[in-house]
Amino acid sequence: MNPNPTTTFMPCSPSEPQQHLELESVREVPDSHAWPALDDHPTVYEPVPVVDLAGPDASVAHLARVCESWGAFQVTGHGIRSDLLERLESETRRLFALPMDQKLKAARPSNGISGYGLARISCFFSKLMWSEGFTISGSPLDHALKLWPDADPSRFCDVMQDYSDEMKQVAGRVVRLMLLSMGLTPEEMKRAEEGTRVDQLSAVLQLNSYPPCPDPNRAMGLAAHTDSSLVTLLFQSGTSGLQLLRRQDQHGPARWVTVPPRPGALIVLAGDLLQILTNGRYKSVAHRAVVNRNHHRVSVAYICGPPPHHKLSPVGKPASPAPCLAYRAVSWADYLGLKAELFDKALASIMVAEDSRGDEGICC
Ligand SMILES: C=C1C[C@]23C[C@@]1(O)CC[C@H]2[C@@]12CCC[C@@](C)(C(=O)O1)[C@H]2[C@@H]3C(=O)O
Ligand SMILES: O=C(O)CCC(=O)C(=O)O
Ligand SMILES: [Fe+2]
Repeated sequence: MNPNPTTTFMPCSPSEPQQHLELESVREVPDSHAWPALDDHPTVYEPVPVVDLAGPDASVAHLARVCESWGAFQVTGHGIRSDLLERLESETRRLFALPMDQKLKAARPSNGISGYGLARISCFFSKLMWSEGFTISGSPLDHALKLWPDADPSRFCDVMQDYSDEMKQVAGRVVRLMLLSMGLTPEEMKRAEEGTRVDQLSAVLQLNSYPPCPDPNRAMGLAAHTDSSLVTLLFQSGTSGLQLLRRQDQHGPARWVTVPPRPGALIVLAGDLLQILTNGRYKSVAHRAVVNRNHHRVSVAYICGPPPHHKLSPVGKPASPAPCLAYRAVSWADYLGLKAELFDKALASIMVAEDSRGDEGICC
C-alpha cells in the first residue's frame, strides 16, 4: 500500500498548525481538501466474506482462507446487542455535532494519543481529509467533562465503556480463532497466546465522522493505511464508505472493494501486529474511507493489541520459503513510534533481511 502517489507524501511534522474546517457548512471542496486522484486502483464489486461467530462459518479452515486472501471479514453472531450499537452511533453523532470550539476544548495534544483532531495520518499528506476523529484511550470521563461541562457525563461514558468491554470479548475470540486457524504446534500456540489472551488485550476507541461532501470524487475521507493493531473491529453506520485494498492475485490486479453496510455486523481488519505475530502469513489489510454527497457517515474502530510494552515475536512458518522469522520482536508502543515516523514503511523497517536471518539466533 502506498499513499496516493499524486498526493505528495511528507514526513510528519507535529508542529504544523492543524486546519479545522466546519466541513458541514462548506459548499465547495477547497483546494486544501481536493485530492488529485482517488482512482489509483479500480473500485470493483466483490462479496466481502462473512464469518458467523455463532455458526459453522467460524470454522478454522474457513477463517484461514479468509485471513490469507482478504485480511478482513464481516462478523455476525458476535452477541453485541443492537441497542448498544444504536446508542454507540447516537453518542458518536452527538459528539461530532458539537460546535467546533467545544470539540477543540477536548483537542488531542500534539504529542498525545487521545482527544479530538484531524486524522493522525494527515501529516503524511499534502491534502487534508474530509473527516474528523476522536480517540479514546483509557477512561472517557475527562473527555466527556471537557465536551459537555454542564451535563451528566455518564450518558457518553457508559456507552463507550460498555462498548469497549464487549468489544474486548469479541476481539479475544477472534484473535484466538485466528491463531487456532494457523495450525500451530502446542508450544507455538502457547507463545502466540502470550500477550494476546482476552484478559491481556489493550485497545483504543477511534470515533470517525465523515460529513456529506459536495464533490465526493475529489475528497478523501481517510487515506489508505493499515492499522498498527493485532485486529481492528469496526462498526460503520448504515452508509457505505469503507474500502479494502485487495492485492493483485489470480482474480486480477490490485483493486478497491467496498464493504457494504450489513445491519448488526462488525468488520474485522487484520493489523500490522497480526502480520508480525503470524510471521507474515496473515497480512494487514490496507483500507480507506471514501465520502458521499448526501449522508453523514460515522464509524467506530476498536483498535486492539497486546499490552503496550509486551514484546511480540513471530510464530509459525514464515510466509516466504526461508525457514526463519520474518520480523524482529517489537512492542506495540515501539511499533507506534515507528509508524508515526515511517507510516507505511514501518513494517519493512523491522523485517529481518534475508542475508542476516542466520545471525543472532533469529533463524528458527
Ligand atoms: C493506538 C493507536 C492506533 C492509531 C494511532 C493510535 O495512537 C491512536 C489512533 C489510531 C489511528 C486511528 C485511525 C487510523 C490510524 C492509522 C491513525 O492514524 O490513528 C490509527 C493508528 C494505528 O493503528 O496505527
Ligand atoms: O471509517 C472507516 O470506515 C475506516 C476507519 C479506519 O480505518 C480507522 O479508524 O482506522
Ligand atoms: Fe483503519
